[in-house]
Amino acid sequence: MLVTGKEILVPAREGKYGVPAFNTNNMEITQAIIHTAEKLEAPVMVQMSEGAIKYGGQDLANIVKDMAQRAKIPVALHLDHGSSYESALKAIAMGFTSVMIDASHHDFEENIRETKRVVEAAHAMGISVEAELGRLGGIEEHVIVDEKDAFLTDPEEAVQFIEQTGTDYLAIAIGTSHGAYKGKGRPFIDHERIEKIASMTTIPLVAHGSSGVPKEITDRFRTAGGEIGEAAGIADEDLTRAVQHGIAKVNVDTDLRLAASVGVREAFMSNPKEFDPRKWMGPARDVMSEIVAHKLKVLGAAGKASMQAMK
Ligand SMILES: O=C(CO)COP(=O)(O)O
Ligand SMILES: O=C[C@H](O)COP(=O)(O)O
Ligand SMILES: [Zn+2]
Ligand SMILES: [Zn+2]
Repeated sequence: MLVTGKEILVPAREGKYGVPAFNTNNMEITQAIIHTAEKLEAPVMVQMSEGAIKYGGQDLANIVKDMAQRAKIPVALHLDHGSSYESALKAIAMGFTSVMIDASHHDFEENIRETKRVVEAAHAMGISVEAELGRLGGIEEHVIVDEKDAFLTDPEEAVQFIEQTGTDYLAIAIGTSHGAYKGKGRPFIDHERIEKIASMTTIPLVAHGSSGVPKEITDRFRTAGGEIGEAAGIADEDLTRAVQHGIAKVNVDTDLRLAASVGVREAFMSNPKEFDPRKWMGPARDVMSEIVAHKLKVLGAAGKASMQAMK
């Protein structure tokens, strides 16, 4: 069933488990996410970036919505890193049930103003909102943050921000970063910061940049002819600990990108004569499904769908 983000994330924060939010860009990615979550009886979030909207538009949004409506688990369709009020409203008009307004690159007051506008409009239509406070290292689609300029979320500011904006969940900067090369020269996750922020707030907290970049996948990528440098991601233990302390939404894109590329590369390597798209998109979907299953188990979302549906 298609539900709002709040319906999925509030029980997750209360129940101390995490729900992964996977980025999608096509049918096979969406199937890997939703069908695997169904198999494991887990709630799940499917998110589209503004880039995904540019790429797949209403066609892709409809694929997600239709698959979600027919699924026996709660699924939310979420806008990832919405860059403006207009972008958030456009996503709502397209049928999204959850939107992110990422005004974290503005100063504190401007972030509050922009977030509040989106919250008021979205809530009037029954749609949930994610906002972001603090800055992640690495590359975001709309802003390149130098590692030294990245700053972690201040707990007191988080409390003020939540009170003043009414956001439903909040992305906090806790040491993770987007992409396949995470956490150079410092510990990945500031667990004490998560605990502090969680102890002062009640809404679900969101971790961006949470791909694991598993060695097994990067090894397979290289063996199949891919080139990748010293890639690193967030350890499973860090995620398990983070969700016990208040992180309820865990964003994952890079792992599915790597998995899809491994599936395609291996398929072409083992059969260079192949040109039936199903013979290389299918394997990509299979490798992505393994990643989705792993994350659902690590975060404790597996088996939680029925409890959510009863609420
Ligand atoms: O945060 C993300 C999307 O918003 C994705 O993070 P990764 O690059 O770690 O997959
Ligand atoms: O955080 C960003 C996501 O990984 C989406 O990336 P994208 O803008 O290339 O679709
Ligand atoms: Zn951001
Ligand atoms: Zn992100």
